[in-house]
Amino acid sequence: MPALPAHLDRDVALARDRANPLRDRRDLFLLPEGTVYLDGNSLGALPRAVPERLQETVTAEWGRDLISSWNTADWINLPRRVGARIGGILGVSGEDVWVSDSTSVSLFKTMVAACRLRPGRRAIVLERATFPTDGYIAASVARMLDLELRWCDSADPVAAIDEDAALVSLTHVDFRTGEMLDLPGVTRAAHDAGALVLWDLCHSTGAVPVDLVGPGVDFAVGCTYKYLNGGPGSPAFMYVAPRLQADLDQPLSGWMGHARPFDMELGYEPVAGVGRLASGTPPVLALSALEAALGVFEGVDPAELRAASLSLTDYFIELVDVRLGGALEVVTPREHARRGSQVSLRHPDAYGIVQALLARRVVGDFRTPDVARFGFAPLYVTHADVYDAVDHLVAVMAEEEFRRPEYATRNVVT
Ligand SMILES: Cc1ncc(COP(=O)(O)O)c(C=O)c1O
Ligand SMILES: Nc1c(O)cccc1C(=O)C[C@H](N)C(=O)O
Repeated sequence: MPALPAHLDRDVALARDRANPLRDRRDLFLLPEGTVYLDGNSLGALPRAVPERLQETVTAEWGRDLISSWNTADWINLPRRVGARIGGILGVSGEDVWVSDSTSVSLFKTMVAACRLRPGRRAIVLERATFPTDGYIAASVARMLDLELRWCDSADPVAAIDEDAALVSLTHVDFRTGEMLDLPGVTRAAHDAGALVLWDLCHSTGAVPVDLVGPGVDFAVGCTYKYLNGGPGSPAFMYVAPRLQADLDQPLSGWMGHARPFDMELGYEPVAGVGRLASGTPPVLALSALEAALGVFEGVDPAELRAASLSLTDYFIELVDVRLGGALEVVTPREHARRGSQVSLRHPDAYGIVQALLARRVVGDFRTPDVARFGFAPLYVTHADVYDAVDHLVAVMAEEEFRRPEYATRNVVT
């Protein structure tokens, strides 16, 4: 095997980790010793502060103080409080963010609200390669509001936008390939045609800083269990530009979005601001865990976060190129401006490769039909992790470990 170029050495990786201004953040997480975790783009790691906070919420707030905690622990304002913290990470006012439901439900609420702001227009534009739930929800919204679902190509979404488009709903970073779309450019084109935009930021927030205010983004939704580390099933966030909030008419107008929920009035009068996106009782345990988890972002400079992410993905791509010589195709764009915080490798035996890596305690994931996906959460993944992951990948390929018979049957969740 040819010698590894000196700049790709493990010692150089360690030196880069020591020079990373965010190096101390990894200690804020509870990561299992000896595991290289490259799946934070599916489920973020556990922040140290979460178990203690959950213990407190369950035993003291729920167990001891019981129903008083809606007031004494301010449970009622958790969706707003957590929204304000996420607003800080997104670079928007905390008043414009609400956190209450799953990503899918949040997409439904914002898609319907957006289309109702553009009456008379006939189409929802979204890309063919979208995460399935975005497509399923948009199809239901289209049926409900009697609109057309117009599929576009992520290589040129603008081509599908015209004066008939009510809403352009796109994913900023593609879950399969890690490709990042031109958010300001597409937003401008949509606005020029009089349409509104909704960006799904699931694979961006917490790893890829996004400017929502400059381009005037109308709506954004993103999950909190990936790079925001809120835990399995933690609720998603919804962002609505302030200029649209007063006219916002969302479809699940429950009592928690009422101006005076405890007056128990017959008629619905939405509260001012994003609070009207609320429907029912907020998921208090999940929101408490998420609130504690977000502490790891306190004081993080978005530019440093992006630099750390790009340095990790650059290093991974270069090692794969040099050490695996094209055995796996790098499908993620190499240009920084078109790359999120994951790298996807294509191979016909991608499922077996991911399983064989898992057996070596390198955690990535598989996306059908042939993608092995690796996420680089910049607050806890190191260059040394990257070096070790590729070292294991080289061994898996050399020994053809992916051919083991037990990998012929896929797990339910991949
Ligand atoms: C782009 C994108 N949208 C939506 C979702 C999921 O939605 P939900 O949180 O409702 O499962 C995911 C991942 O699960 C995703 O990657
Ligand atoms: N939300 C997930 C789940 O409930 C189980 C397993 C995986 C997920 C994911 O988040 C998948 C992820 N959005 C993806 O990009 O594929």
